[in-house]
Amino acid sequence: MTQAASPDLPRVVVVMGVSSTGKTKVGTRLARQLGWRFVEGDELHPPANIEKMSAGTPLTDEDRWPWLDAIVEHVRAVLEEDTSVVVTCSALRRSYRDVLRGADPDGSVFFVHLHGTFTLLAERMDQREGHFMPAALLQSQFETLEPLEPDEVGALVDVTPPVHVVSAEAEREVRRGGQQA
Ligand SMILES: Nc1ncnc2c1ncn2[C@@H]1O[C@H](COP(=O)(O)OP(=O)(O)OP(=O)(O)O)[C@@H](O)[C@H]1O
Ligand SMILES: O=C(O)[C@H](O)[C@@H](O)[C@H](O)[C@H](O)CO
Repeated sequence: MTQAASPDLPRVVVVMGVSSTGKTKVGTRLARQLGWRFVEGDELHPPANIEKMSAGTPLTDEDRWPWLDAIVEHVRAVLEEDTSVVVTCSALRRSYRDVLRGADPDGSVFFVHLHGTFTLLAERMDQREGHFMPAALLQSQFETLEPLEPDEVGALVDVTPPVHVVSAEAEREVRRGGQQA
């Protein structure tokens, strides 16, 4: 059951971070906690992007623009149903987040940046089964990552603890309004 948008909260939360930080796990849980709709950003990749990543080649900006546009379009359609949205997207660069901020016409987009060490995430990637993303791409994900800048509304959340602790922390940050620096 999804709830109507609340005037005190953002309408869109983007759960971002490099591969294997738990965007899907934490995002689904966070959406449930808030009673919002969940959108899996990976499902909106053009098939060519999935093929490329599966073959071990990092995506380029040109690969990512149509994907980001598809996410924006999808989220906007969901918002029209008068519900708020938690969406997953690596959102590695500032310029990608500038596109994603367009998902809410009122500009109310909050970023939860999940972060963990390379060693921890490589271990989680190795243990994960049935996912298209090879562990070899983790290095390029870290190289591409541009953390949230002070003027971006959002919060950094450590993914070392168990998922339920991470999602509780994410919810606290969303309700608190994040850094809003
Ligand atoms: N806080 C956590 N503690 C322990 N394991 C976790 C945690 N978060 C995620 N995992 C595990 O790490 C793996 C990656 O999680 P998940 O698929 O949610 O990440 P993701 O960021 O969505 O990945 P990708 O971007 O590659 O799709 C999964 O096997 C998941 O069970
Ligand atoms: O921006 C990117 O390089 C990619 O989109 C990846 O981050 C994947 O979407 C995802 O995280 C798969 O594991």
